Amino acid sequence: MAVAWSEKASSMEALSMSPPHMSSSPAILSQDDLKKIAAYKAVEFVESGMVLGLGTGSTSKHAVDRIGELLRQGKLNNIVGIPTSIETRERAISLGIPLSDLDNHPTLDLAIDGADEVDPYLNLIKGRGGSLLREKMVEGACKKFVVIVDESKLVKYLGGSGLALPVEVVPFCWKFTANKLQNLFQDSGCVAKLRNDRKGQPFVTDNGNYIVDLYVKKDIGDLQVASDAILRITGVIEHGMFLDMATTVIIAGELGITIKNK
Ligand SMILES: O=C(CO)[C@H](O)[C@H](O)COP(=O)(O)O
Repeated sequence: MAVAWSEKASSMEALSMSPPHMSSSPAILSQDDLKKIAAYKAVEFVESGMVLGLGTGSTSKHAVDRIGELLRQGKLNNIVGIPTSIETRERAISLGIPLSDLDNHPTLDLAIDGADEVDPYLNLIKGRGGSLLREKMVEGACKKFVVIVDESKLVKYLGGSGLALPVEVVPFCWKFTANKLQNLFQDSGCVAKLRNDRKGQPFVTDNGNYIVDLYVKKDIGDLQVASDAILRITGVIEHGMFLDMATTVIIAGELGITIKNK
């Protein structure tokens, strides 16, 4: 379903501006504007009393901020947030969003999160922010999982953007695990690289693990087969393919919002 700019008050609220076609000069929307528009649209699905999965990344940050704002304004009540990272937990606390965890709330009503890639079947790659394990645990426990992206995240096949498929691995002998991963996808020209932080040190996840990024030159074939094969490697904790998990994807683009439902 495509939604034109003019019909969507929430999009305008996200940007505090007129729709592009109504202004005298054409508005140029930044990628962050589009992320914000998608996030605000997703928050329209939130109802008082819900247990909510709070995603991680620059797109879901807008959704978390919006939820905080609506709580402050009294337009939402009795929300319980389940954060998918330490960063999101800290932001939610600063916004006054009441928090809990999966131990206390094993079933969530709704989760909202960004993605790095979305394929035509609504399969995702997530985790370039490094939070894939907690994201998969939380988003796998929700009744509805709404993914928010700008249109640059759409790909023909997972891995198709030229960016990586992240895999969380135990630090112990990570090279051994990285080699096994690279060999698994050698037919797709896979190169496995340890992710480093800004200081050039291994990036450490919230769970104390490393991330091996897999770069492929072509499609890795059957995604479920690939997923099972990755998870069978001892030393692998989880990967960033989110297969058949998204129930809705909200895509913000220059021409408006598109909503795809499973
Ligand atoms: O999976 C994620 C973090 O682990 C993010 O949702 C994903 O990387 C998208 O990030 P952004 O919204 O900043 O583009």
